[in-house]
Amino acid sequence: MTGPAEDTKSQLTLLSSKLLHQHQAVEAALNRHVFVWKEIEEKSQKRSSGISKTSRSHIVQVSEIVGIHKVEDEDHTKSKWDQKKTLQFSQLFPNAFTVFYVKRTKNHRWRCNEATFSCSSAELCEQWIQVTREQLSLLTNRPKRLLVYINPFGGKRRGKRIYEEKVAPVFQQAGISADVIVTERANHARDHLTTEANLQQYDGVVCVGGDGMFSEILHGLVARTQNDNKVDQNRPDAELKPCMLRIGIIPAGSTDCICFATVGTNDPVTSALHIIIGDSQPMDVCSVHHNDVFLRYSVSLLGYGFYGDVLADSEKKRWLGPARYDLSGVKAFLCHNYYKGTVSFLPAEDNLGHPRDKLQCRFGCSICQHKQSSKDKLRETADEETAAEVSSSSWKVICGKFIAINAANMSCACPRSPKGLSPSAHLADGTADLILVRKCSRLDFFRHLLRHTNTDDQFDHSFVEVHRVRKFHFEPLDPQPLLLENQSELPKKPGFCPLGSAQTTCIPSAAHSSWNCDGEILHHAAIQVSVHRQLIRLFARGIEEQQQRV
Ligand SMILES: Nc1ncnc2c1ncn2[C@@H]1O[C@H](COP(=O)(O)OP(=O)(O)OP(=O)(O)O)[C@@H](O)[C@H]1O
Ligand SMILES: CCCCCCCCCCCCC/C=C/[C@@H](O)[C@H](CO)NC(=O)CCCCC
Ligand SMILES: [Ca+2]
Repeated sequence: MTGPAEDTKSQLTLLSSKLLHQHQAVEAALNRHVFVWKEIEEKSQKRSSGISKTSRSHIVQVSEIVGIHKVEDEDHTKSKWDQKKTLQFSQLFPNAFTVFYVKRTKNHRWRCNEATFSCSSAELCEQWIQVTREQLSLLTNRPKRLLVYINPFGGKRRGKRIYEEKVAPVFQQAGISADVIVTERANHARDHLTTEANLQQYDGVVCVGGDGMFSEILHGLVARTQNDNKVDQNRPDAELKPCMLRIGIIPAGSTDCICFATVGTNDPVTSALHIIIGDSQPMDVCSVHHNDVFLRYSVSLLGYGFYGDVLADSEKKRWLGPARYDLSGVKAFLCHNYYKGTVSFLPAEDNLGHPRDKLQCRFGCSICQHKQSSKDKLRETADEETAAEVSSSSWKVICGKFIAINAANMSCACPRSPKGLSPSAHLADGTADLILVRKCSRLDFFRHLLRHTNTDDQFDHSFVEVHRVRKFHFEPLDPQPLLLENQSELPKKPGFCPLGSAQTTCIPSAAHSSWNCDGEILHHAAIQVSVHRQLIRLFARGIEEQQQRV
């Protein structure tokens, strides 16, 4: 908290002068927090009209200034027409500077706005630029040097163009330097991060691609951090070390669920601006083990049954691009498979809310800021047998026939489902929402799915239950044939496993589905999952409640 002396200091005007903006005289001022300009009403004007107009003032938070440049130095990535205009302007007004800043537009989208001011002298112009840059340099959360990985084949294969045309120019305006690697194969980025990259020279890692590409960065960074700290990822009870570098996501994939659920939109320029201003959003990560073998990490969806089947089928249709999920979704829906198994879970404490409480995770979320007590920590580290001794609420066990078992570590909002799989799930509370969809009729399942696209409550069905959990285990009813150790990437299964399917089009295989782990297939049905609170941080801030307009 800042005291009164500090408050006064931060409000001290650093610079104030009469400038010209859009052929209108303005009074501009800068303090540590804001840059303000106000139109000056000329006395003669006031007298002649007889009415006193309210003069408009504009406020820009210093933390949302992207950069400030002398007009003639402005970037050369502008169109020929804009460059010509800039030249003409700088000939007319030689002592002018432009401030680039964040402007909020519709649906959580941000744009880089600009305002040009001309000064009475070259010295004054230099002073404005220098003092503003000094203030920006005090914002230590801003990245200066980034490592960027581009997947040229993600989504609609536009990753490279999106970066070059929409992101690189704004990074340049902000004075950010970036080392860019265009990936040449799957897992290129993951392997480079795990073993090769010299991470000390960077302030963050950026991925240009979809959820799969993000997953590569996540695995590379988390593995690197655990290796450096001698933490064994294979131990399901290991206390993982948080990653120091933040991750930025420039969306260029098919679902872009992680970007959408942490920023509120999947728009490359918005993401670039969140990176530039150095936003920071902590995020939970689920570790997935099969016995004592580490399989994968997940930040969005771990889905068995319906979403596992959709993914397994969609992988064969990659050439279709984002539309593959729609086709495979319809197919999985028609197959209407269910799977037998046992789910056991450690419920989260009551003070962390409930998946149906309608308290959505938003910018500055109080639930995510809640500190875990030592009792809660003890309870979390206890295993199934000893848990009962340390807490009244302990592991719960549910056996049944399930159409879908979904663990949502965050809302999983995406353009297909703007409120997501679990609208009230939190990004950084150390829990996941475990959704169990029991065997039901096709019509009922359709009603449930449909509710993901409208405002109705998708949990308000007798065949659906939802729990907020810290850990869970799944065991399929029929034991799976023994798999070799570390076989997280086995050859693809031939098709769905229609235990209860009436469709002859579904290819019969075993009684198991596979897990959809953030869009990657896991071939072990029996898994153990733990949520690791705030293991990573993104260049994001969560979804803003109200659109503030400048
Ligand atoms: N150069 C490359 N060649 C082939 N595959 C790659 C390459 N670089 C990355 N990949 C892989 O491509 C997969 C899909 O990429 P990405 O996530 O960017 O797009 P997507 O699948 O269309 O989007 P989403 O994951 O949002 O559905 C990732 O799992 C990643 O490992
Ligand atoms: C009658 C209309 C019914 C419409 C129902 C729509 C329900 C949509 C819920 C979407 C949930 C997305 C969860 C995100 C999962 C990502 O980690 C993963 C990787 O990108 N995407 C998929 O597996 C892709 C999964 C795509 C599922 C369709
Ligand atoms: Ca969570």
